[in-house]
Amino acid sequence: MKNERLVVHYDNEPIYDIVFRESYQNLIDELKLLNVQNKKLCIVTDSNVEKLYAKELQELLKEISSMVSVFSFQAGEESKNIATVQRLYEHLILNKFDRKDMLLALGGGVVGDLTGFAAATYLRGIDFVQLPTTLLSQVDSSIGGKTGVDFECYKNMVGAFYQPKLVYMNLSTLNSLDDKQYHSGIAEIYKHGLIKDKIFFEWLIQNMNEIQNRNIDILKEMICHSCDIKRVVVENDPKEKGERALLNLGHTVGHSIEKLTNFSLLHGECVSVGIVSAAYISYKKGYIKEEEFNYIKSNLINFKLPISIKYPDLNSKHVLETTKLDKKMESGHIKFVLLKDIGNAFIDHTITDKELLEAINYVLIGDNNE
Ligand SMILES: NC(=O)c1ccc[n+]([C@@H]2O[C@H](COP(=O)([O-])OP(=O)(O)OC[C@H]3O[C@@H](n4cnc5c(N)ncnc54)[C@H](O)[C@@H]3O)[C@@H](O)[C@H]2O)c1
Ligand SMILES: O=C(O)C(=O)C[C@@H](O)[C@H](O)[C@H](O)COP(=O)(O)O
Ligand SMILES: [Zn+2]
Repeated sequence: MKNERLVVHYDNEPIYDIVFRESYQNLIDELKLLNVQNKKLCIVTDSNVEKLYAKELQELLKEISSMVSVFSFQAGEESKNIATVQRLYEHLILNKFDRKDMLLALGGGVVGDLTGFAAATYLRGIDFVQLPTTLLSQVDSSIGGKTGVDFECYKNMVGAFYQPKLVYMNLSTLNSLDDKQYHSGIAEIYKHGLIKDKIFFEWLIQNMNEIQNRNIDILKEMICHSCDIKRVVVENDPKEKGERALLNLGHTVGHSIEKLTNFSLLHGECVSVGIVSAAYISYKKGYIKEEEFNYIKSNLINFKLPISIKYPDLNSKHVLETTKLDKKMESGHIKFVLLKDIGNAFIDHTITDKELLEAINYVLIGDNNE
């Protein structure tokens, strides 16, 4: 691995480190650098990750704090809501957490987004660190400070930009991750290549077998490179005033599908279908060639990701309407990410309902459409 660490800067100031390791051995030293000794620490995690890693972490943290508690909630996107945040606030109040104390988000993107939001809002802000344990959270959600929860299944409707003090990933946690979750993470990596880095995109395809077999050296290279693509984008535009919206490739349609299927598909799977809809419009509008469109689709399939969806009662008009209730609207126009080329995305404000409907129809299988 070329780097064991990346540093995220805002306004040329280093804000937090992203550390890549294969155990939690160095975590205590990293936390000491943040002066957490004798602060109260709360490990926030979900029911699956708690069983796997919370005990080990809690034992380790006793070296620097005598007050380490665990707050755990039912695993799954269904828990990413304000009710779970409220229970976390209650836990913090009962355990007398003050503004100098710290939360540690141990888990996937659900844990990270929710913990970050609680940290941003509890006592108007306490420190938190990200300890991502899924591929998706390691390459994407732990970086950049987008925190939040869903509201009545509308994705990430309530949230804050709030930066962690540290992102520490123990890559060995991926050993317990199942293939479906692993492939979901690949979708965001694929997205990073598509929007910013054609060479990396080709590298992913060339190394597909090693990636599928989770060859550790390839995995490290892939994770580190993907984090670096996201790092550059969020440094340039921390609060999504411009370029950062490129990270939303595939999310316009993706988020609607996620909501309308009641979270029965994984986030990365919905992003994959959403990428196909965006690539379809890019092709139809003459930006990418048909061969490129097919290449994008066939490699999603090779990475075991869906390129279309069949779901009872899901129709394209409904997906379109839901899309307009997401956060992608600007003065009545949908902000849509398209591809000029593989590795070169741009933000378009001119997509018509007709074009979007056609793209949604393209990815919906079945006879639910009028
Ligand atoms: N903030 C951002 O920038 C950003 C970026 C991308 C996605 N997201 C959000 O992230 C969420 C998706 O994250 P996710 O894919 O990590 O889902 P997740 O957090 O639900 O984790 C997926 C599943 O894997 C389990 N798990 C976690 N780590 C494990 C491990 N090491 N071994 C075995 N099982 C493990 C979890 O318990 C869960 O059941 C969505 O809510 C999405 O909106 C946020
Ligand atoms: O970090 C970002 O910016 C992203 O858009 C990354 C996405 O992969 C992620 O799913 C994000 O949560 C979507 O943000 P939203 O603002 O569209 O909800
Ligand atoms: Zn995403």
